[in-house]
Order: sequence, then C-alpha cells, then structure tokens
Amino acid sequence: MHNKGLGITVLQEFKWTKKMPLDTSLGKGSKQKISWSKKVLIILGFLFVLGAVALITVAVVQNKPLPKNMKYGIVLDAGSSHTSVYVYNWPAEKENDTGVVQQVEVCKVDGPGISSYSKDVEKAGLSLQDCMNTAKQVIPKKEHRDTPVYLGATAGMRLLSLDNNKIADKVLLSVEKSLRLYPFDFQGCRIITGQEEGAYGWISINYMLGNFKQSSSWMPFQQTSTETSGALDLGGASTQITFEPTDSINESPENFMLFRLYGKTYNVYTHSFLCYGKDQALRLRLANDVKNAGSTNLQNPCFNPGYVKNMSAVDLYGSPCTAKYKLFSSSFILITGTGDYHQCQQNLQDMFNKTECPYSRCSFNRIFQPELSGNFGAFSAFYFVMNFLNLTSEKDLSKVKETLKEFCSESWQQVKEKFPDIKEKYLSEYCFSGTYILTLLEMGYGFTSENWGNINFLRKIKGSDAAWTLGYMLNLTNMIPAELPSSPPLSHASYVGLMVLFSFLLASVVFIGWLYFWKPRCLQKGII
Ligand SMILES: Nc1ccn([C@@H]2O[C@H](COP(=O)(O)OP(=O)(O)O)[C@@H](O)[C@H]2O)c(=O)n1
Ligand SMILES: [Ca+2]
Repeated sequence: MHNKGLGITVLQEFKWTKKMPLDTSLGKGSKQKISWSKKVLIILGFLFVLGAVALITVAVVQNKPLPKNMKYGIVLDAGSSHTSVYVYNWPAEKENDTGVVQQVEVCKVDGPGISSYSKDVEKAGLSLQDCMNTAKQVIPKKEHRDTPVYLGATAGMRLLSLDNNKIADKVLLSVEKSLRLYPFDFQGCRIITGQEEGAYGWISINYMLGNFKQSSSWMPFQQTSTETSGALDLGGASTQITFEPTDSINESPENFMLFRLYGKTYNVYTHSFLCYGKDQALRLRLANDVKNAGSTNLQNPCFNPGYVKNMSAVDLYGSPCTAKYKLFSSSFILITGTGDYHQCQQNLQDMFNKTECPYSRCSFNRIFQPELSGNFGAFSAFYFVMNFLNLTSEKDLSKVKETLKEFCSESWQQVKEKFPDIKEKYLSEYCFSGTYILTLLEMGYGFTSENWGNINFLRKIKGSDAAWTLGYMLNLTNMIPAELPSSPPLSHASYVGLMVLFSFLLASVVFIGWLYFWKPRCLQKGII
C-alpha cells in the first residue's frame, strides 16, 4: 500500500480480502485513477473553502463601519425660570432616520430666565455666554460654521410681550446680538407659541421613544406603526397637554395640528394654559386668596406648618396673570403655612373652572379637550416635583395622595433638617407644587385612579432630556420627512449575510449532487 490516507487504505484492504484471490487488473492504472480523484476532491474542497473565505471577507470589509460624519445643532430653551442650551448631534448620512439625533450636552445658564432682564436687557444676552462657550468646546471646530443655532422663548417671554411688547423685543435683540458673536450658523430668536411648545414636546418624546418608526422588515407591505405617547409639560409660567385622541371629534380647530411624519398622518390635540405653569399658578392662587380674604396676611394650607414668608407685591402682581387682582397698596404679603393637603387641594380646585363648556367636553376654563387616550410622558416640573417626593413610579393614586398629605403636614423645621442641600425656595414650594400637579391632572385634565398608571414621569429618554427643543430643531432643519424614505427591505448587512448563506447552500447542493451522480472512484461502493 502506497496510499497513506488512513480511511481509504483500510477500506481497500477490506475489499481486497473479500475479493480473494487477488484481482491483478486493479493494478497500477487503477491506483493512479484513485489518487487522481482524490486530488480533484482536494482541489475542489480547497476552492470551496477559498470561496467561502472570500465571501465572508467581502461581507466583513463591505460592512465595516465608516468613520462617522457627525453634524451638530444647538437649541436654547429660554424658559420663564431659566435658559438651557442643548447641543445635539447626528450622523450626516442618516439624518432622515428616526431616533438618530442625540443630545450631547446640556448647559444650564446661570441666573434667571431672559424675561427677568426687562430692566437691564443687555444682561439677557451676556447671561448666555458661558454656556455658548461650552457649546463651542463640545462641537469640533470644523463643524462650527455648519451648526445651526435656534433660540425659542416660552411662557415667560409670552407674558413679557403681553405686558410690554417693546421690552420683549429688546430682550430678544440682546440675546440675538450675543448669539451672533459665535462662529455658528445663527438661525433666529423668537417666542414660540404655546401650541408649538406642546406640539414640539410631543414630537420630541415620540421621536426619542422611536414611535414614528414604521416597523417593516421582510415584506415592505407589512408595515405596522406604534401608538404615540401623549406629552405633559409643566413649566413655571405655562403648562401643555398634547396627545393623539382616538376619536376624531374636532370641535375646536385651534387645538389640533396635523402632521405627516414618515408616511403617516397624525391629528394631534394640543393646548397650552398660560399662567398655569407652577410659579404663575402659585401667584394666581395667592392673588385670589388676598382678594378673597381682603387681607395681605394669609394662612396658607399649601406650605408646611411653621413656614413664614414675606412676598413683595411687585413679585405677586408683576405679571399679566395677576395684575388685575392688585387691590392693596401694601408692598408685602405675609404668608404663614398651615400644611393641610386636603384644604390645599380644595383651595386649588377653584382655579379650574369646570362649570362652563361651549363644547361637548372640556378640560377647564372653557377649553375643549377630547377623551384622554394612551400613555403620557410627563416632564419638566412634573418630573422634578414628583421625583423629589419619590413618586415617579407610584402607580397607585391613593398612595400618591397619602405621601403628599404626610409631606405637607411635616413642620418646616423638620423638612429643612431632612433636606439641608435643597434650595429653600424649591423646598418650601414642594407641598404646593405636588398638590397643584395632582389637582391639575385630576381636576384639570380628568385623570383618574384608573388611568393614573398611564402617566410616566420622566426626565430623559435614551440620554436626551424630554423637552420641546429636539422637536423644534427636527422641524426647522427638515429632518423629519413627510414620507417614509424608500429603502430596500433588507439592510445591507442582512443582504450580504443572506447572500453568503445561500451561496453556501447552493455550493453544498452542487457538491452533494456531484458526489451522488458522478461518484469519484475513490468513493464508489466497493472502495468506500
Ligand atoms: N431642578 C428643577 C428645575 C426646574 N424646576 C422648575 O421647573 C419649571 C421650569 O419652567 P420653565 O423655566 O421651563 O418655564 P416655562 O417657560 O416653560 O413656563 C420652573 O417652575 C422651575 O422652578 C424645578 O422644579 N426643579
Ligand atoms: Ca419649559
């Protein structure tokens, strides 16, 4: 035996012993044929492995992630209490996909909101500089010129422009002047409407949650779309409710916005209540209390027992929300807390006029609201207050009320000792703010213990703050296409992967077929 191939040698020996006596015709020529077939087999096997390796290499090289070309955008949220600068980025080649824009930086501007600089407008612009310098550091230099900057001012500026339009314009000019000093692509400063604020908040959270994704994978006609989530935003001067109602009753056209996003039409209800943000609501309540009591000395159930505060009349009556209540010439209002949750809630209920409604259904103050439907994301002050009270994941409304009742009844001294690191201004108002949130959601919008669990108090979604700013930028940069971009049903990686798999299958079928029909001599019965 010259053949050292183990298996074949043994089988040949077996055949030989069976076919005794020795057939001399299986001589030299036959042995050559066997070794020739073996060679072909080895060559074919080698080519097969080579082909497979080549296919895999092509697939891996072709799908190697390319160095990302990132684009950047800046949005300034000029709120009533403070301004935040948001820096977003996204891969340039994917800008029309959903869920690709990410927040890379948020910088909280020192000092109050820009509307508070009405007496010294130049300072409004100056206040933004530290955060704009931070943005300059975060964004690569080569991208500066292509980075759009938008400033949207909300309810604080809406109130200032109601009070004094000229001063509001001066404040906007001051911030514009300041933003133009930076190497970015300045796109404008403006006061956004309450309707825009609600709608952009809704777009932001649904974009971040991936709810606009039309999930299509194998078959393009099998597209299913996810339900959208409503948006609840509580600011200092206004509050917004926005959701996609199930019924299409559209009694109040000014409360509806029609969007066509990624190939689907959304008819969204939205309303912004000016003066119902938590800071203005407190002023509204106190101004009413002073009027009803006929005194500037107030016993207030919405502050912890033992809390005493002197509030200036300028502060109380200085906004268009309360200006009409100014009756007294006194320059201070004295507030003494009594810490009674039930009384506080009763007191706050008066702020929601439910008696008149010119439509089939209303939230409050004669404003149309369709039946609540689906889940809601509640952010901004809704989150801050509920998070402080440890109530963001409490799905039982009665437990929420119990916690609040307990917190309100704690003495101011106790509360201060328990939370020494929290600013007194915030801490003293948590009893009021928590009770206000509950009353607004229950009495105002009509949430009940049944659908309380549908509210998700959230601050961030996938690393980005829940705020109207992202939706504003997506809209102004035309990053949300009206129609779903036509794309092949498979991603490139899946396509190459499947091609490799099927090539293997085909090659295996051919190989097995070859083995079966043109059995190489070495594998023929009697040899193998
Ligand atoms: N850590 C924080 C930050 C803000 N806030 C409150 O959140 C609200 C934010 O309102 P905003 O400045 O966006 O005002 P709008 O212009 O949106 O009405 C204010 O009432 C702040 O006092 C809070 O309670 N805790
Ligand atoms: Ca806000």
